[in-house]
Amino acid sequence: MGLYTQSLFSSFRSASTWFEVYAAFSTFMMLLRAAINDLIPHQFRSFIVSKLEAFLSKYQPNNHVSLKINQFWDKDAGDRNELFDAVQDYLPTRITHTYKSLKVGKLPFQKHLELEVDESEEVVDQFEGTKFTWKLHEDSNEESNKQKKYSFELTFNEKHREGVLDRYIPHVLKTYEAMKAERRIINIYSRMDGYWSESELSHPATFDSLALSPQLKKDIMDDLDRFLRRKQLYKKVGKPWKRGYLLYGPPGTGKSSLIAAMANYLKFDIYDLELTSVYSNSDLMRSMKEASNRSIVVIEDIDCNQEVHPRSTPNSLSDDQDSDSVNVGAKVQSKKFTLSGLLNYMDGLWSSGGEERIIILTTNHKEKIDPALLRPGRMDMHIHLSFLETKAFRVLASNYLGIEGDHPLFQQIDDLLDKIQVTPAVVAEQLMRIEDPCAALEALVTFLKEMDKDCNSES
Ligand SMILES: Nc1ncnc2c1ncn2[C@@H]1O[C@H](COP(=O)(O)OP(=O)(O)OP(=O)(O)O)[C@@H](O)[C@H]1O
Repeated sequence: MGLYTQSLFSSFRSASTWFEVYAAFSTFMMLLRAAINDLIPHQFRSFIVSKLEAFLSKYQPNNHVSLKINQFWDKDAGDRNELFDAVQDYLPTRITHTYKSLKVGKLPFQKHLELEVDESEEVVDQFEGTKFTWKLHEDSNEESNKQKKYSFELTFNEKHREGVLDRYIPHVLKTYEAMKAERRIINIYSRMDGYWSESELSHPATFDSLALSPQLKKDIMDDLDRFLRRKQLYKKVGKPWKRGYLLYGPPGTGKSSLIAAMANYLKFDIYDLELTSVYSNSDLMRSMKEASNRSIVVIEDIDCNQEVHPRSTPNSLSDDQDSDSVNVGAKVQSKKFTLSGLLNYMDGLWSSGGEERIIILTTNHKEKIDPALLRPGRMDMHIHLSFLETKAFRVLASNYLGIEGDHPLFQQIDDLLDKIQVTPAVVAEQLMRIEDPCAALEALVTFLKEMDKDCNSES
């Protein structure tokens, strides 16, 4: 009995000793962790962990597989591998602050810094919780005078084999396409001597910078979005995938600015077609056919062309009257372009080859245009751009003077805008004159009051 009690007592004692040892060890570990956290910087700790991981991975079974993405698909034919280009653009977006070596530059036509993965750098990407490691290699080239060729090596755990081709690579390609669309340069083409001549669209207008009623802006943007989404519907109902907009209103109300905003929003090129430069229906057809998909064909001031006047007006030509003559400089040229030619184009008879086309006609005088041109289906949306309204004025105040929110002079300006008709162009011009926001608004009030007085004295 005595022996039993003694052994029980000693086993209790040994349990409590173990407990004490455990408690002491835990406390020591906590103190050590706190000391490490305090004394060793985070980056140094990550470095040690990564080195340790790399060291241990050598002794783990090698279950990693890799894909090689060459710059050129076929070494000799020289076909460029688009996937290589996609990876090259995609990877810099995945570089974190842990990089050790990066290629950085600023190209003349770009606003931002250009980053490129360097050969010595390994980029680790995470997608759907999986780790993908990328490395750039220079492929050995026996003939040293030939251009250098590169490849990317993608390494991942073999259990993700399927996901790589089904989801990860498509994700890289999709991101690349979106980046390309984002930085796409928009061109404007004008017709010269029977050819389209190209230049970069530098008009900075966007829907944000347009002084239009918020509802009108929303309606236009919704309509554009709907148009882009509906490829299948257009196909199903047998209509060419096109949309026509008529922009009408007094000069200086933002018709050209709206066209630029639409092009910048959709990333579509603009084809600016001067009807005076078109001499026949076949020339019109050729011009339109040469315009690329995803483009906006613009015919400005459509009312200035005799062909599109209502057929009841004395000077107009009927659409079956096929010829006329126009003065071009000193030369008189035979003109065979007709209204029916334009209508045929609008109806998509000639242009059914092109897709995602937008046609915009602008006019300062809607009433002067032949109704045939305005029929639904030809011009899907008629957009009236009018004199400046109070809500639209806020956009100009923000753009030109940096005034966000309210200002004590706004009420006075709103009252004046309700009474008089002034275009956004005229007000924008006034706001440009003075830098100080308060002084600029005061000058605008004086200007609008003058206009109001003139209107009253005239009436
Ligand atoms: N709605 C607007 N929003 C912002 N700025 C505008 C607007 N309307 C006009 N402007 C300003 O006035 C200038 C002239 O406008 P724009 O050329 O777009 O007018 P328009 O209606 O096309 O004129 P026109 O019929 O004479 O060609 C623009 O560069 C822009 O600075």
